[in-house]
Amino acid sequence: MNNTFVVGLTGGIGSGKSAATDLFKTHGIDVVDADEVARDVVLPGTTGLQSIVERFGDSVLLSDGTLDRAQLRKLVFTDSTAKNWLNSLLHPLIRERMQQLIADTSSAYCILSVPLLVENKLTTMCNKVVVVDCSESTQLTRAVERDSSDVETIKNIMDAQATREERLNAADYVLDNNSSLLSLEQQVADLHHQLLAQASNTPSS
Ligand SMILES: CC(C)(COP(=O)(O)OP(=O)(O)OC[C@H]1O[C@@H](n2cnc3c(N)ncnc32)[C@H](O)[C@@H]1O)[C@@H](O)C(=O)NCCC(=O)NCCS
Ligand SMILES: Nc1ncnc2c1ncn2[C@@H]1O[C@H](COP(=O)(O)OP(=O)(O)OP(=O)(O)O)[C@@H](O)[C@H]1O
Repeated sequence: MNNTFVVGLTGGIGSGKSAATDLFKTHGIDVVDADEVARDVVLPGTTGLQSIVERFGDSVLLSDGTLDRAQLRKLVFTDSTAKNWLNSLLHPLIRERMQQLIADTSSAYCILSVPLLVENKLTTMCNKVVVVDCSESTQLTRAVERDSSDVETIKNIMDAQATREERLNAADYVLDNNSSLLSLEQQVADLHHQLLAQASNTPSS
């Protein structure tokens, strides 16, 4: 039986999920990150990578045999059939691996960071849901800068995700990441204490 108190954390591309989870880690909290899991399930030798190569051909591989993620990003976010195919291949694999990793955590609660938490109804895996929120224009600016990506690609990814409103409707707590990283740090410290209290007040099942 798994008694871990799971705090789902989500937000759109570039909203600041990684910035927030890095801060939770400084409080000793274990983090299970769907983006990291998504990388693990397509490492060389996995059935995940094999299926992707069968579908898209060798052009999605780099010369060292690893997945060319930039190439696949371009492919799937300009073709919704390809994106849906990739999602149905990877999401069950990602979900299964996340469940194993949650069971291995040992902190007072764990953070489950998933960009598509609301879209894929993974809120059912969580005791509480935290949304990292900022304006869409800030998301766009930060994501373009971080990924050295073009505006069009990031807009396509944002269009493939839930709206800001849909995510906020699922939130028990909101981290406002419109301003400085210092402000985020203070909000995370405050929320951490609230979540510690919540986790210790929740009876084990
Ligand atoms: C298409 C891929 C190879 C591009 O890789 P890349 O390294 O460029 O991006 P990365 O994985 O770091 O994702 C960056 C961000 O894009 C967004 N994103 C990624 N996949 C998706 C998706 N299928 N739908 C909507 N948004 C997505 C998320 O906000 C994510 O944080 C990769 O994103 C992928 O394998 N996506 C499918 C798996 C998935 O849904 N991952 C999201 C976590 S469940
Ligand atoms: N409050 C902030 N002020 C300035 N820059 C920030 C702030 N929060 C995050 N950033 C920067 O914005 C970029 C996006 O943040 P981050 O990578 O944490 O987003 P994310 O939600 O994890 O994105 P993705 O969905 O793509 O994984 C990063 O370069 C990060 O350093």
